[in-house]
Amino acid sequence: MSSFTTLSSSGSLLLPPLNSTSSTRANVTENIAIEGRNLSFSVKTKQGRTLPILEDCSLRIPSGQFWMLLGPNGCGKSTLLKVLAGLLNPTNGNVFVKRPKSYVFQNPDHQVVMPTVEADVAFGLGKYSLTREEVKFRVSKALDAVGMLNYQQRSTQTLSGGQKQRVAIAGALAEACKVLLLDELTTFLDEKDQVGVIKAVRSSLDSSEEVTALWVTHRLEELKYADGAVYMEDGRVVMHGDATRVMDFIKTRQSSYITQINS
Ligand SMILES: Nc1ncnc2c1ncn2[C@@H]1O[C@H](COP(=O)(O)OP(=O)(O)OP(=O)(O)O)[C@@H](O)[C@H]1O
Repeated sequence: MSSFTTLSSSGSLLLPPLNSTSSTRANVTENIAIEGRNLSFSVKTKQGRTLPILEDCSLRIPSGQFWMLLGPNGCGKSTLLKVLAGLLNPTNGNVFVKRPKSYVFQNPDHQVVMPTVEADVAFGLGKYSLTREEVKFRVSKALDAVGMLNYQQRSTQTLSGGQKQRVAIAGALAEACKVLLLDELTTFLDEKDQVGVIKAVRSSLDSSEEVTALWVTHRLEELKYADGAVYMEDGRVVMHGDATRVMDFIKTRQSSYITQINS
């Protein structure tokens, strides 16, 4: 697995500069599913002040990998994900995300809207001219990937939170989305469901090299399921690359805070 981080003189981990010649750029983006370059995002307060939320965030995620976006509460994870999803326009910087892409909401009730599981997963396919058989095939395959094949006829109202999230992910897979942007899906789930949903994403990626997922979380223990990670603090990407290295980095950071507090 590739790692993109280098150590700066200040000790922080930075992205290497990207070559801007068009031929090299084409090679770089070939296997990159998600890329943000120098992204900033700010809002205007009621007093007319500019409030920066993201500052100069850069990240690159290779195709076919499962990455996590971590950081303390309020550091800007959801905002960065929404910028990558195209739901928010960056104030500065550039975004490249392979298409089709899908943003899966934190609260599955915002996304799972149809009466049955089968109808919900098929919902997004309405815009393509597919035969009934093709729709059935895609729905079954997507539900199988998230471990919900036996729930096709179930009423969505009777599903648990974790099952609804899997149905929402299946909807994106059925549309052959190349990129899944998943916003803190485990927030409303118990521990068993949390791991179930993570494993469902993992196995859906493993069954197709084409799908890339970026998963927002603040749970460090979820990193063991990831190929890579992006760590943010105060609206900035502090580090990104191999998941084990990011985990070690965060642990060192946390223990140095604890030492400071105790000294
Ligand atoms: N529209 C907005 N107006 C004002 N402040 C905002 C707006 N959107 C986000 N913020 C602020 O920007 C910061 C980052 O918010 P964001 O939701 O992206 O953080 P997060 O890392 O996802 O947080 P959490 O882990 O708590 O969900 C927070 O301080 C939030 O209050």
